[in-house]
Amino acid sequence: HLPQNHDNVEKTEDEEKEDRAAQSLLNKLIRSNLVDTTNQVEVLQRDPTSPLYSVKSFEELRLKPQLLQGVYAMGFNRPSKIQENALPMMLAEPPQNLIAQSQSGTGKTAAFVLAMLSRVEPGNKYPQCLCLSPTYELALQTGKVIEQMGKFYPELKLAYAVRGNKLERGQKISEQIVIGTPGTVLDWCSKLKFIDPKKIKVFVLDEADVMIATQGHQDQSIRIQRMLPKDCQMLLFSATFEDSVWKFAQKVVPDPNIIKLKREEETLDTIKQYYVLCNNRDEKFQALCNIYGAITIAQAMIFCHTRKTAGWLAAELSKEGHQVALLSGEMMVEQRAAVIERFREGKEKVLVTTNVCARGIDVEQVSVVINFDLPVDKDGNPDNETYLHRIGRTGRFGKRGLAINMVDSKHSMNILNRIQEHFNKKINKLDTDDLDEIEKITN
Ligand SMILES: Nc1ncnc2c1ncn2[C@@H]1O[C@H](COP(=O)(O)OP(=O)(O)OP(=O)(O)O)[C@@H](O)[C@H]1O
Repeated sequence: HLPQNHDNVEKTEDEEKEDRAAQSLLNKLIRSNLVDTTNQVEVLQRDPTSPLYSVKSFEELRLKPQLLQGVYAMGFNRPSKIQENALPMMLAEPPQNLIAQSQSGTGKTAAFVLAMLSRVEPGNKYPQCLCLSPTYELALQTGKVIEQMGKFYPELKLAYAVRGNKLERGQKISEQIVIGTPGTVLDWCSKLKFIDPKKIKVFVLDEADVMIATQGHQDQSIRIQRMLPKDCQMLLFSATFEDSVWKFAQKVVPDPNIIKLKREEETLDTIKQYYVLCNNRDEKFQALCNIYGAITIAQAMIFCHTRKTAGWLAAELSKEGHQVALLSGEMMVEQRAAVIERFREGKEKVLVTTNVCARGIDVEQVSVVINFDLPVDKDGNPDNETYLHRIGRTGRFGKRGLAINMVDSKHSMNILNRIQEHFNKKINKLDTDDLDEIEKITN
């Protein structure tokens, strides 16, 4: 039979890059609280002989009262893991530079917003803090945090340096904080002279890993940085730290302190893994129905290789009376966030999604994950990382989970075998025609 992946055409590099920004935005939109971690923060101080400060409360930071009020109004009780170390460093006198890396949801944005707000002098009507974001949408998200945290500073204003935000020539910006994308910020600082870069006290480069994925952003960011005064505080944040990010970070942030927080390791130890042998898509669907008929599944996520399969499966499951949510690539990020939110709230019991759409998304794991198609990379090799991220659990929240893989050809059996070998974990065969056997898997 024909592989059903004709709508999974290879993505252009630009699309891949847009994806990264979209994934990052999606994670922000669906995140309502901190990611918990048991890992230790690694700190590398510029001056290893200076004492290392860490705070357990926001009071210890001696913030301006309006700012402390802003922090509490956001519902923060104490600094997050990364904030414990990052905040005293960022608020120290004289200002110190910082490069910080930790996964999405660990409190980076809140940390640098706090740093900007504590250095800004709202009485001075010119830009003093400059923050670069990879896209307009991401800039808006950061802007919202600034507005929330700074809400007890009535005179504090925010300007967005993004495409389409046209000012009159010769105008000067009076807003104290500017947040924007590199191209527009560069224009505003140089050609158009809306901003005097020499007056910037804090420079933030957010989402460095997403940033450098876009052509031109790296150069533009460096050119902006070169215009800033020597004593300007430079801060760079990234969710990941591959070599390219690190090289870029060192160009943008001289003499940095460095803070890293490792991602919580995921494991397959508490997961029961099965595979079901089928001959085609219809048999996979039948197997799925049999499983649903035999055991009670509170909520499941089902992953398909293509949009077409995902759409088809969602429709078939609906016909069977399931409440199904569909997450698909053509949806806008905001729509996707809304779908995930509804699923989280339990309004739908099954979430069908494509591999691509779900990649990199930190959805709190549900107890049953079904790989209707196994995850493969664009060369057709097993995508072990995705497999692990999808069904793995972090030790801390080690609830037991169930993963069922649908296998429908020699090729996919081969992929499955390679996944087993990679993790050195056996995936048991499940006969879905045998209801007793299915029932046993929940014991
Ligand atoms: N100290 C804190 N206490 C409680 N909640 C916090 C604290 N710091 C941040 N948060 C909340 O946790 C969530 C994640 O924080 P934040 O956005 O700063 O993380 P991040 O590392 O920048 O992740 P992302 O890049 O996805 O935005 C947000 O909803 C934020 O309001």
